[in-house]
Parts: sequence; C-alpha cells; structure tokens
Amino acid sequence: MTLIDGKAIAQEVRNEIRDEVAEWVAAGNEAPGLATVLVGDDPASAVYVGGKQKACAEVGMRGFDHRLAADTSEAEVRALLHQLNADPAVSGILLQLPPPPHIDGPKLTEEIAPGKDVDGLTPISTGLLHKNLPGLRPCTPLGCMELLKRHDVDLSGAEAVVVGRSDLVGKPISALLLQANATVTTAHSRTKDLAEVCRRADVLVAAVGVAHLIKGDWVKEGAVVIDVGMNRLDGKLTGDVEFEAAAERARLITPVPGGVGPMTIAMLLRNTLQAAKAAAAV
Ligand SMILES: NC(=O)C1=CN([C@@H]2O[C@H](COP(=O)(O)OP(=O)(O)OC[C@H]3O[C@@H](n4cnc5c(N)ncnc54)[C@H](OP(=O)(O)O)[C@@H]3O)[C@@H](O)[C@H]2O)C=CC1
Ligand SMILES: Nc1nc(=O)c2c([nH]1)NC[C@@H]1CN(c3ccc(C(=O)N[C@@H](CCC(=O)O)C(=O)O)cc3)C=[N+]21
Repeated sequence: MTLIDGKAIAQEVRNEIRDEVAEWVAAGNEAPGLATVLVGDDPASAVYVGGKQKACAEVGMRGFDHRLAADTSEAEVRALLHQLNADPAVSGILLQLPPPPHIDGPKLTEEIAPGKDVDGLTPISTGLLHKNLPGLRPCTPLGCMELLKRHDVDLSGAEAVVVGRSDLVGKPISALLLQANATVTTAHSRTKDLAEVCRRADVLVAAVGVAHLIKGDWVKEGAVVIDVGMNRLDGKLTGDVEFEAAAERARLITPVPGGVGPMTIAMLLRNTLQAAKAAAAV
C-alpha cells in the first residue's frame, strides 16, 4: 500500500503556481487577486478562509478577506459580491459555505460573475463542466483528479464509485471521472447495498461526511481510495473511510488529514491564476 501524500503534492502544485505567478507579474501583469467572503463566525470556516488567504499570499497573489457579521442580510452579501464582480483587482471570488441559516448560500453563489467563479459552483460553471467546455471547475474534485494524475492512476475503463452526490463534491467528481473515461457509479443515501457497490470499485471516492462509513472490507483488493470526508470524532479530524482496515487492501489511499484537504486550497490558487489570465485575454 502506498499513502497518497496530499500535503506534499499540494506543496508541489503551490510551488508551480508561485513560479507561474512570478512569471505573469514579471511580464507586466497585475498579480491575481482572490476575494474570500465569510459570513458569520463558524470557527471551522474561519480556519479554512484563513488558510486560503495565507496560501494566496505565499504564491504572490493579492488577498481580499471580507468577513461579515452573522446577522448580515442577504442583500448586503449580494451587494458585496456585485462590488467584487466589478473590481478589476479581484480575479476570483469565493463565498465560503455554509453561511448562517438565514442566507441561501447556493442561491447567492449565482451572483458571482462566472469568470471569477474560482470555486466552480455557479450554474454556468456547472454547465461548462458537464459539457466538457473550458471553464472553472470545483476545487475539491480537481484536487482529487490531480492526486490520481500524479500517481499515474489509469482511469480509462476503470470502475469508479463515488459515494456522495453534492453539488460541491460528489457530482462534480463523478463528472470529471466520467470525462477521464472511467465507468462511474454515483452512490448516495438511497443506494441499496452500498457495501456491494463499493466492492466493485477500482477507484473509490468517499464524499459523505459520516466518519468511517466506508468499511475496510468494502474496499476491493488493489483499489485506489480517495477520502474527501472531514469529520470531527473525539476531537480529532477523520475521514469517511475506516482507514487502517482499508489501507490493508488498497493499493493507494489518501489519509485525513493530509490527503484531499490541502489539494483543495492548491486548486483554488490554480483556478485564481486561470481566472486572472482569462480576464486579461478578453
Ligand atoms: N477535503 C475537502 O477539501 C473538502 C471536504 N469536504 C467534506 O466532504 C464531505 C462531504 O461534503 P459535502 O458533499 O459537502 O456533503 P453533503 O452533506 O452536501 O453531501 C453528502 C452526500 O453523502 C450522501 N450520504 C449521506 N449519508 C449517506 C449514507 N449513509 N450512505 C450513503 N451516502 C450518504 C448524501 O446523500 P443524499 O444526496 O441522498 O442526501 C449526499 O449526497 C464532508 O465530510 C465535508 O466536510 C467538503 C468539501 C471540501
Ligand atoms: N465555498 C466553499 N468552498 C470550499 O472549498 C469549501 C467550502 N465552501 N466550505 C467547506 C469546505 C471544506 N473545505 C476544506 C478545505 C481545506 C481543508 C484542509 O486543508 N484540510 C487539512 C487539515 C485541516 C485541519 O487540520 O483542520 C487536511 O485535510 O489535511 C479542509 C476542508 C473547503 N470547503
């Protein structure tokens, strides 16, 4: 079994992006800028946003860190998003999900200009993804694909099973795997006999949010296991896969933490650079 070191691969990607940003700026362009919008004071979200801003600075991008009080109205957030859409210093905009309950996160996301949609979550980006047209793809799915790519996992004709069908993770991962010519099954809470479905997988992706839902003996011998889950269990961060038992059967497996998580931020930076370059090209 080989551990997929997401932390190390994310660092490689970040170094590549830092060089590319330096080259872009040396050619006379403005540094790409990432605006993050955080509504409320959820501590986990604050940590994520902080991490994203720090990563931005490290690769030479500008960061615009907008933090709004938990009782901010939907109209105020919408107005901020419009202001950021119009600001040429802002290449990419990220609305951290989930916002407080009185705000409809997915609906507000629609206000982000498609060219600045570095989370790849607007309906336009989703349409481009599913038609395999150029556009900004969701970061976590991109991060999973990058891990597979850097480990030379052959997806063509492979049986891929994705557990989870959210707009943020499960659905776009399934779409990217399909484009890479895998035979994709998307499982969810109504799936009958999830164990049997998982046992078919050459590539098993868990994106559920239930600690250790995926048992070790659901993993096919020699399979590649990507664990997207981020769960707090007894104060510790853990994935959706029963890691120890799964690692005995898997050929490649991601740990939590240190797997997919760091890749999400690396891909956000890549998307921000892509958005900046696309904006300059028009
Ligand atoms: N590493 C990273 O960078 C990121 C990690 N995450 C983590 O990934 C996980 C998933 O996130 P997200 O997609 O946003 O979560 P959602 O809650 O939006 O979606 C969860 C999905 O899992 C399915 N599901 C729930 N329970 C079961 C079950 N018992 N059996 C089978 N399927 C089930 C749901 O099915 P149904 O549709 O039928 O309800 C749904 O499709 C979370 O732990 C989250 O924290 C998320 C984003 C980034
Ligand atoms: N609009 C939006 N876009 C997102 O991309 C988004 C979001 N909302 N809401 C929440 C989820 C979650 N998410 C993570 C990012 C990085 C790590 C990460 O770096 N994790 C580290 C460790 C973190 C720790 O130790 O707490 C790791 O897995 O090694 C985790 C989770 C992005 N999300």
